[in-house]
Amino acid sequence: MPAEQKETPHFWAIIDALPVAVLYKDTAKPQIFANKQALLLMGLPSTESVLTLTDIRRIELLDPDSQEALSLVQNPLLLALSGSVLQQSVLLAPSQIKLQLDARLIQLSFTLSNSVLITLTREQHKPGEQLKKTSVQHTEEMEEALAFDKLISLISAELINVQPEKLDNHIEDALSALGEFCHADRSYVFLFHDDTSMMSNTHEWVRSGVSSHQDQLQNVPESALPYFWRVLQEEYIFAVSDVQQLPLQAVLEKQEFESEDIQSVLCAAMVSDDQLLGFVGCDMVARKRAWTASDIRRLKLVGNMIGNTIQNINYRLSLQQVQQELVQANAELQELASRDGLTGIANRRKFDTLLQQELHRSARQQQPLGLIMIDIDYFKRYNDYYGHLAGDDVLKQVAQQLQQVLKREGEVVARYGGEEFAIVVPACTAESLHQLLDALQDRVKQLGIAHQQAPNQQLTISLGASLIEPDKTTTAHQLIQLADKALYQAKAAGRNQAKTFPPVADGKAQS
Ligand SMILES: Nc1nc2c(ncn2[C@@H]2O[C@H](COP(=O)(O)OP(=O)(O)OP(=O)(O)O)[C@@H](O)[C@H]2O)c(=O)[nH]1
Repeated sequence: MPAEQKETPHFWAIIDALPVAVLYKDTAKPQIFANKQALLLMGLPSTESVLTLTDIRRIELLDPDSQEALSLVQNPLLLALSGSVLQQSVLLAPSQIKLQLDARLIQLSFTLSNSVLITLTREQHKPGEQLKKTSVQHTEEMEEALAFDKLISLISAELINVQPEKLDNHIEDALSALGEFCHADRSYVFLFHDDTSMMSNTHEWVRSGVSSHQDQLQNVPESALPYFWRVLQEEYIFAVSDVQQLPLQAVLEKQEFESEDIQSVLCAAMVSDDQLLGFVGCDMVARKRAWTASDIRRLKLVGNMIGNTIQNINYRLSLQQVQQELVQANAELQELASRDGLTGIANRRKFDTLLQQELHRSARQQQPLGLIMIDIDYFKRYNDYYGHLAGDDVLKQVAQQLQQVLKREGEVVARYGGEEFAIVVPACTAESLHQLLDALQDRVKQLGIAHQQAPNQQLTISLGASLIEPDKTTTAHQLIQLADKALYQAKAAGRNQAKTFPPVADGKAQS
């Protein structure tokens, strides 16, 4: 336990010196204090005056009548520490000492919350004697606590994988359970925003007949409720059983609570991963309420549940965003990887994939598929004469012109390698193939790029095309070989012309 939590209350010396065994707990704090007599009675080390619930659970208690061990839900020490007011006889198992246990809730003027005070007085135990148990309140409270726990565990099970759009409904369910079980008039959630300097009332449940102030409680700055803000951030709990008893420095809070007709208020911070997300709270309007340890436990439970769910959704949303960014980055990368660096048109890798896809599609749909291979004439000479950079520029210009000629869907030009380009022409006919070949050749001619080292002193291209009706057995390699053969023929026939292989009639001349 951290050092600050071990600090004993300032009145502890008095309790410690009492001749009777006493356990003390502030309902808003986890630690339980045991005075010397209590430690002695329970057989605990005299140095460990600060106990935890686990220490208390380890103390074996028996029913003095039946001598049977008391289960956790019957354990009067645990019931008392969670706020039940009771008187009961118990038997300490190891020492067989019979005790009269008397638990009370007290409101000390210097604390905001209630305190539990348990006294343990030794009784004479005569074996076989029928002892009268005078337990009060706890059965009803236990049933209520169990019902609440059941409901909250149901809601929290649903919250584990809740979709963001369903979150509001679940939070409202949890708030109405909280309001009903704590007998409150309002229960609500506030979330912090703008670096925790503002808060807004995001969810609310109100008992019928009680007015809502949710609209006015949006974007409330820290400066509007400074005392509240400080207590919540330091103690994670703000418990006021009577607003009129608020300290002087809480003047703004008192005004605000009075304007909302609040008589008692209880708020618990929602913390997730050490981050203060907001708080969950309950108001009493019609009457005051001395908040019990059970109220605080319920509120903390609901606060933790909602806080963790909100954080979980935030994480999920940011994960989704990262995933989307990754998908986008991946798509951009793929796009980049499929482009030729110099000309910006599709590269050889992309061309291979496209040709394969078109081949399958054409075979499936029994459509003819065309492939055109294009090679710049005397390009070595161009490079040698004008320089490599000028050659690069020509490659870019030619690529652009070729691309502009293509209009039909699915027609794609790629840089096949060096000064060679390839065009896939889906659903191609003899007529459309020849039209395309003419248009491509003309377009490059129209560029009017001078080439002093070419026979006609102009930059020209040679084109070779194949047109086939592929079947399942046709390969990309076969189609390329045919178009390459046509290109070879165009070169051999003097360049600056188009050939098809096998020959495709164009209605004018045949190769
Ligand atoms: N500037 C430049 N030149 C390239 C690039 N890639 C290949 N080349 C050149 O293209 C030329 C191709 O020459 P060849 O295969 O002999 O063909 P050609 O000179 O065009 O002759 P024919 O095709 O028979 O008309 C070579 O000089 C390569 O260096 C490139 O990215 N930029």
